[in-house]
Amino acid sequence: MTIELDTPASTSNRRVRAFHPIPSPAQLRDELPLAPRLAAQVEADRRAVAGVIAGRDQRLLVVVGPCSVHDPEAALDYARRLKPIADELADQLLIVMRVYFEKPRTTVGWKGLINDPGMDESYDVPRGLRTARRLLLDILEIGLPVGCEFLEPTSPQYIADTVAWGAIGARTTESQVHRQLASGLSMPIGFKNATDGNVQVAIDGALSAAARHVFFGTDDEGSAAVVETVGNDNCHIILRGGRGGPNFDAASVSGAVAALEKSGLAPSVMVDCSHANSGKDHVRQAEVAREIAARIAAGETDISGLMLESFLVAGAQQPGPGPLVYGQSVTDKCMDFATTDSVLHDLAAALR
Ligand SMILES: O=C[C@H](O)[C@H](O)COP(=O)(O)O
Ligand SMILES: C=C(OP(=O)(O)O)C(=O)O
Repeated sequence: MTIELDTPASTSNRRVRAFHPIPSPAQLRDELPLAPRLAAQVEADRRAVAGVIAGRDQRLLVVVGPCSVHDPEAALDYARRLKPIADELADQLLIVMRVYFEKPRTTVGWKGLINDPGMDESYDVPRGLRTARRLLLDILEIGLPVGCEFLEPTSPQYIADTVAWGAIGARTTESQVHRQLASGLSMPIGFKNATDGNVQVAIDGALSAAARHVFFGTDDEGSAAVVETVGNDNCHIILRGGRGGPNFDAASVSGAVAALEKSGLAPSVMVDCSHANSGKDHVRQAEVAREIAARIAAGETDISGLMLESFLVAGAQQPGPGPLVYGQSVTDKCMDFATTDSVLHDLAAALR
């Protein structure tokens, strides 16, 4: 039951309008269980991702998919098209589908399908959580590993059992809350460099996440709890460019590798071809990916992963409840599927 607050005599909650109940993580997982067969698949995919990050597996990890999911049908359609390519190129590329439900905003804006699944400011979070979890299970059934950004400290408990790879974004990479969260997450985690281009904060994030932490959180039943973690030693950094410009050039990548080695971390660098590395221009994004393919073909070995923002239709449109173009991003501009297919083939050829 929603608790509406109207307690002018109290000094607390003066700026809180209401508390809306949501199911507990355990309730949602019971309602939409992860079958043992799919759990084994998730574990195997996590091990494979960890192998690339640790350098035991020479393939390129490629996290590819929409900037954000707003229409589960279109996301499933995308997954069905991506799966045969992932199988075909599996000797060179470890393809993880980007399935992002939580969007960090520079100021304000649509915060993703979990927060507002109707894109109409109705904020039906229980529906958002159910829709997200259902979609993740459906994508696992297709046979693809999934990758998510974790933005809220509580939301991962509802979906993380299905996730093979996770990200902490540029706006939260320096946040202790997110580093603590990563220290307890069960999958490898990539930390983005900050929006100003600072890479050290991502390295610090990976170092912090590798340690044991004790912090405030919630348990599986949704009750407040002190959480104690063991630390996550499968973390890496993601170069996404910054306000000063791109940072996917060979000098920036080798500088990041050297800084990781100095910190005692695996020299594992993923390059995000989107965001400040392409000026959020989807046409440029494909060029960035192809430039990196050419460098790999020429013998550069410092890059262990790539991130691509891609959907069925090129570009982006405004989010909202109204009629939308099917398969087009409602956040950052994405490459279309044909371009994605061709970029993935170029990357695999470069690895060969
Ligand atoms: O990846 C998505 C966006 O770049 C990120 O959420 C920030 O978006 P905004 O600057 O439009 O708020
Ligand atoms: C928000 C994202 O990126 P960044 O944190 O690099 O801005 C993203 O990858 O969706």
